[in-house]
Amino acid sequence: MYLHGTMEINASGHLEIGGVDTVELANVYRTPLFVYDVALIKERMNAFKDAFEKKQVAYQVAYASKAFSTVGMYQLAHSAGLSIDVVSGGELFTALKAGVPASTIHFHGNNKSIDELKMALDEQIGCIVVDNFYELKTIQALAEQRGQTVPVLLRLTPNVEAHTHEYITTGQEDSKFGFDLASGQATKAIGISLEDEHIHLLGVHSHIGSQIFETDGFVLAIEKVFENLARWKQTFNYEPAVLNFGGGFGIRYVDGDTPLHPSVYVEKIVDETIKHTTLLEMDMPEIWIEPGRSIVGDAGTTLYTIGSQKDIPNVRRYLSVDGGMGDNLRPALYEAKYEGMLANRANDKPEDTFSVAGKCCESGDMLIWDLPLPDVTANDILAISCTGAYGYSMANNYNRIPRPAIVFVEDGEAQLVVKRETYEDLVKLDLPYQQKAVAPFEN
Ligand SMILES: Cc1ncc(COP(=O)(O)O)c(C=O)c1O
Ligand SMILES: N[C@@H](CCCC[NH3+])C(=O)O
Repeated sequence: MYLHGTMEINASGHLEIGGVDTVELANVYRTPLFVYDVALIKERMNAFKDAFEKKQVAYQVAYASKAFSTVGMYQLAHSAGLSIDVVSGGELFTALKAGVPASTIHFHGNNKSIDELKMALDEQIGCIVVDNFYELKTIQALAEQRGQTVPVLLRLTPNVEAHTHEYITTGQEDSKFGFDLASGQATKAIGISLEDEHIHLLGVHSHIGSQIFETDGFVLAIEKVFENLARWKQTFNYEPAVLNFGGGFGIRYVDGDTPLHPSVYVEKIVDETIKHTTLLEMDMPEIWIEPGRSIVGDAGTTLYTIGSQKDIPNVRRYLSVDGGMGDNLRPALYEAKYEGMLANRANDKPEDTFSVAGKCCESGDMLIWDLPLPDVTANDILAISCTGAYGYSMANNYNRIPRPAIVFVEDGEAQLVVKRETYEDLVKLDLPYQQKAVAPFEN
């Protein structure tokens, strides 16, 4: 496993993160356990911000909280000066609960409910990223009823194919997200928004996909956005105050993944924006981005306890852990690849290749297919790295397995930020079935 962030192997031969022995963490908090390297999260947040500061442009870095949404994480992002991107009433509620001011929150989503929109308007949210005509109409009606002006960005579909898994591309024309540029939907939405006194059209938004390792897709998307901005300047005399180019910056999960430093994406996005605004003689807008995975992805490590093993001679050696697709759906959903190591015998040399299975009743519940490890025994602690994004946030209770606890580690100290779910938690919403009295059958 690639050691990164504050990871080290300590004198006891144990994996250490944030100066804390992960074997001790497993003993104290039990497994499965998510461990977050807070220093690495801070480093990433600062890297995005510093890159903008260096370019001396107005900006917002909004943490895309779908990647990992808990009260503690919202507090961490907010205290670092990031805005927050939410995609549901639940994420919005959690951010507010964490003390994040609504004015720094951006609300995304392709099917926001009326209740979610009302909640956002009640809270005077920083901006709503409007996804479609139905939503635009609903916001217009709500804003008029309340005599409120709503700050919005319109989400555009730039028709750019990002080089990533097809389930996590979002910028192509045939997508459920956003107003399509090619067919003129976006132009129509701009016109409607500009005419409505209750809509404050801050600007436009585009997001091309996730886990992207190059800048070409962003360059293309920016080009498309500006082709249209040129027309909207002519037709509507409109210039945006804000351009949001989304998130999607890739991280290293396994060998062969080649992420760029945050500054490379930011510099390219800023340079391209400056180039186009200069050409069009437009005022430089504020640039917003929305990184999720690149802030928390490789800062998260999951600790599991190894249980049963099954050797099929000349075929495969399975080992099973006490978690699986309940706490990490990504291998089953995207064939995502991960690396791992024995946290309690970190210096032992690999002796064989193992396939790491989860404990769900599902053949596809495999976390890693080919992992070189020393000869493992029951109760060894397996660490799987880079599980910080879309792990806990997509966790589920399949097979009624409780979701893990989460600790933040930093400077030699561990802090529990999410408690482990209990069996009682699993049944707390269940209600008993009321058996109806059935009349006896008569001939
Ligand atoms: C609109 C939007 N913004 C931001 C993100 C965050 O993406 P990532 O976690 O890849 O940075 C996503 C997810 O793809 C998204 O859909
Ligand atoms: N959940 C996805 C990414 C979706 C990004 C949000 N639009 C993943 O784990 O990679």
